[in-house]
Amino acid sequence: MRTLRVATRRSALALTQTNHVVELLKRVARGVEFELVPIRTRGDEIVDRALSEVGGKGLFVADIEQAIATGQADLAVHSLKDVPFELREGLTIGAVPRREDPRDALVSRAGQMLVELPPGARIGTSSLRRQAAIRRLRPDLRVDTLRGNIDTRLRRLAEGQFDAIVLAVSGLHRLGLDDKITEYLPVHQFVPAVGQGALAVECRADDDEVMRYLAAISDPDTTRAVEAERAFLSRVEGSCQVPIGAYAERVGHQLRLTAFVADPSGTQHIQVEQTGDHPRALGVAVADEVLRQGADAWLKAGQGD
Ligand SMILES: NCc1[nH]cc(CCC(=O)O)c1CC(=O)O
Repeated sequence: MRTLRVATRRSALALTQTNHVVELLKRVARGVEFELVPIRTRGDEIVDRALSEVGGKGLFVADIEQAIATGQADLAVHSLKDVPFELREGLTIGAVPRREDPRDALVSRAGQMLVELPPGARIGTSSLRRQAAIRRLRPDLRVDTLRGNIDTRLRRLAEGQFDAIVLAVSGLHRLGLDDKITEYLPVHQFVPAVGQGALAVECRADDDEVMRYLAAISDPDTTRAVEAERAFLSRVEGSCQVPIGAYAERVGHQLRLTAFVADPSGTQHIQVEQTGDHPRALGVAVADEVLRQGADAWLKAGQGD
């Protein structure tokens, strides 16, 4: 009986996500043993600068991909929003399990909602998308850079460096930190990052056994939704320097895609919502509409959250 090796980053979030997927896999791969292979990635080393400045979120993924490609590991679990469009040659996303809550959360020190924060209050986030969403609703607030893992961010809030911070509901939920959340920010105001709340399980494309187990834990609705979101992102080719988000969900038998793009300074934005049957065609149609409305002037190459 085979033992499957699962590459994982060491952060608490990466470990809970990996363990969650291993539990799903144990139900469909009876008798198979799983062994974690902890890996330190370049993305984990950089905590003092915005990822958009240093080469993007792909830094979290590249070193993990190396481990799978060389056979040091057989699979790995990523936050889907960190996974670049182009995977390493020979690797594939074998599973997209059911998505967690895709929304952003406001965590404020004194329990105020976004509308209740006093003018000039300091908000921590390094995501250009979140900065633009804040600016759209509360241009009077001060937004400052905040990076690091979830614990680090919550600590810096508690220490008083910020009045509030914005992070993904899914990360907090996976760490059992839901009680920290002050406000669940609605998706039409904070359009989530492409793939936010979803996981991607990557493996070698020619590993038939692993591919079979992964197919069995994949969620069709989530897979279709992130296909539309990623098709949108790929078509607009948004750069790290441009605020961008897209969120799709099933509505009856169709898919509804909402996309958001702002200019690099986050002062102007375009938001488009369309419904369709085919995920990729929908993503492309929404991208073309966003570009037609003027986003093409803001965009050049990559992505950023
Ligand atoms: N930006 C980093 C990142 N990558 C994945 C998550 C967790 C959210 C998810 O599962 O999509 C986070 C933290 C955050 O955005 O607050």
